[in-house]
Amino acid sequence: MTRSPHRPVPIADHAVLGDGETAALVSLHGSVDWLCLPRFDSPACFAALLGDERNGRWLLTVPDATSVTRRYLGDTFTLETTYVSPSGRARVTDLMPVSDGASDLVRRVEVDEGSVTLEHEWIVRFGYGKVQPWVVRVPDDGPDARPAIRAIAGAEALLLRGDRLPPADDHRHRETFDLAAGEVLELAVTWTPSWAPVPRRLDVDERIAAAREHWESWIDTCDYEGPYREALVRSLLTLRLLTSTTTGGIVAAATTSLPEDPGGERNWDYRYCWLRDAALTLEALVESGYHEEISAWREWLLRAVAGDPGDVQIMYGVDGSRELPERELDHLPGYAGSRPVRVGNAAVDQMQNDVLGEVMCALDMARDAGLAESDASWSLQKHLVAEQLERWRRPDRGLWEIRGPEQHFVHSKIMTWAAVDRAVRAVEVHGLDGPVDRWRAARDEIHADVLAHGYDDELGSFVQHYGAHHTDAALLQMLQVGFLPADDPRVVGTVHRIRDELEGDDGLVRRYRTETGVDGLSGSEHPFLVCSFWLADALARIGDLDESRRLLDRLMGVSNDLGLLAEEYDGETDSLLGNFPQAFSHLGLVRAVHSLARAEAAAGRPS
Ligand SMILES: OC[C@H]1O[C@H](O[C@H]2O[C@H](CO)[C@@H](O)[C@H](O)[C@H]2O)[C@H](O)[C@@H](O)[C@@H]1O
Repeated sequence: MTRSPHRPVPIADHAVLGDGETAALVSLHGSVDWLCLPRFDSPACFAALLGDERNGRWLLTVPDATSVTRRYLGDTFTLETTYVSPSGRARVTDLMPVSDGASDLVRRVEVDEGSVTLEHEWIVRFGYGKVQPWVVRVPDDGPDARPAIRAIAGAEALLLRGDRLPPADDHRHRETFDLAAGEVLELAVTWTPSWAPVPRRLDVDERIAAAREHWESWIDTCDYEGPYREALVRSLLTLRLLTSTTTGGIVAAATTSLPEDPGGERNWDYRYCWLRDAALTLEALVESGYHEEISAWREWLLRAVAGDPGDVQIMYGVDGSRELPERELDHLPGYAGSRPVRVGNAAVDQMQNDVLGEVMCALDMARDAGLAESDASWSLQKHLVAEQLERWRRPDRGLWEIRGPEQHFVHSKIMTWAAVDRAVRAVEVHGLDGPVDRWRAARDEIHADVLAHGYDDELGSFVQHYGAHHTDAALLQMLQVGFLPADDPRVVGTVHRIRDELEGDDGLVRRYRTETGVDGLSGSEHPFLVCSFWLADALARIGDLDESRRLLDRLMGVSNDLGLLAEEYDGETDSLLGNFPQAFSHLGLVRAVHSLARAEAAAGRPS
């Protein structure tokens, strides 16, 4: 099926809902355009985001609205959208109830003034928008025995219940009708395996109250008081939303194939657990007062990487599964025509030598926060360090997962240094056992190697890879891991060089210069938000507090009206790009806010 790309809804116009196992994207005009059930990495049953309504969506809107505003109710993911039309005003409340083993999405319309015209359309297409299900009216349970609509295909079924159900119309269900002040319409969909019995009905009020209790009691643990608190809280909530309650796995984002370069090929599937992204997420959580999360993730990690340390992957499925073969979905035209649409991720087989550094730093932070090592967890870390010492001299694909030839990435070597440094620290500070003399010697050797081959005197900066004459924003992480003191001229020079080389007119930072061809991909990309947050973090650490604050102020203006961030931002069109919402961007925000607050407090500046 070849289709010309339609004008897509801006990525930033979407809100996210979540139940602790998966997430839905709802557009400003009330269309559920993306929903994978029952897990983040399951196939989507509404995939209009990467195509159009023919790929499935659930629309509930006021078509003649003259104004649409929305907010989350308090610190939750319960979305309230208010529509004002010439004839009245209505509120739509959307939420995914906290998972109790089932997967539901609930919508309620309340008319506050006059009457409104509502458009309701339910188009289910299983298998990422491809499979048209068999749709039938079935008798529901309960005393009033109202009917429900059941869409069924292969292994999956979706049930729509409600006060009023739309009639079938050309392989969709839709109707337009009026609702008057005081009237309420409640709708719910529930996913089940197709062989399972018809699921229980939901009490919508109870579910809204339970969601509020769930999210607000979780955010109560946040102990940060200071500048940018509201943005930090929404970022923490988003990181929690991207974490599976059942498995402890943390996904990099809720979507696949939202483009970094609209119309281009840089479209990837992020609905998996990268050890790197997850470890950095945990650091952000621990820094904000969350300690239990790291214990659940450590258990996930132990299960996922169990086996031969040589077989450790850089990413896994939500449940720790290893097979994530990358394939292209030819039936989807892609967001704004950005093809291919990919599911699975070939980066799973790459060697990326930075990953253990991120994992060891997060586990080190957890130990400092009081999480005791079990025999299994420390023994695993020792084996992983031993494996890393076998491979650190080899070139790799680096944290940006390049698809061009492997390189000796300086960031990967620095993170290897950090991995060994944290192992030494575990012995010296926490009294754990290990070959500490060997580790100390290896740590010194890696440090010397990086200084000898990774620093360019002429540039006054560390470089992207051995032999390169350009830099890379990933190097900013050297301040977070303490590779050199923050006031070392080589560090300060690198921060300034990255700013000069990678900052655009929009004041935000790219990962690296794509024109070097290092990534082996065509096209270009836009500022990468985590890199911009890393620069704000680094500026705070080297004492440029005003510049750090200016950059953070700028970055706060980039999030959407609900405080959500995608992976990248295009200043020319003022649009968020890439997968959404993305953990990397949100964890970058949390860490940068903490860094600046710490630096300002140390400098005796009032917040
Ligand atoms: O840019 C090419 C690569 O882009 C993706 O990787 C990026 O996202 C990952 C998840 O957030 C992150 O860990 C990585 O550092 C980023 O570069 C994509 O997943 C890769 O397959 C692709 O090669």
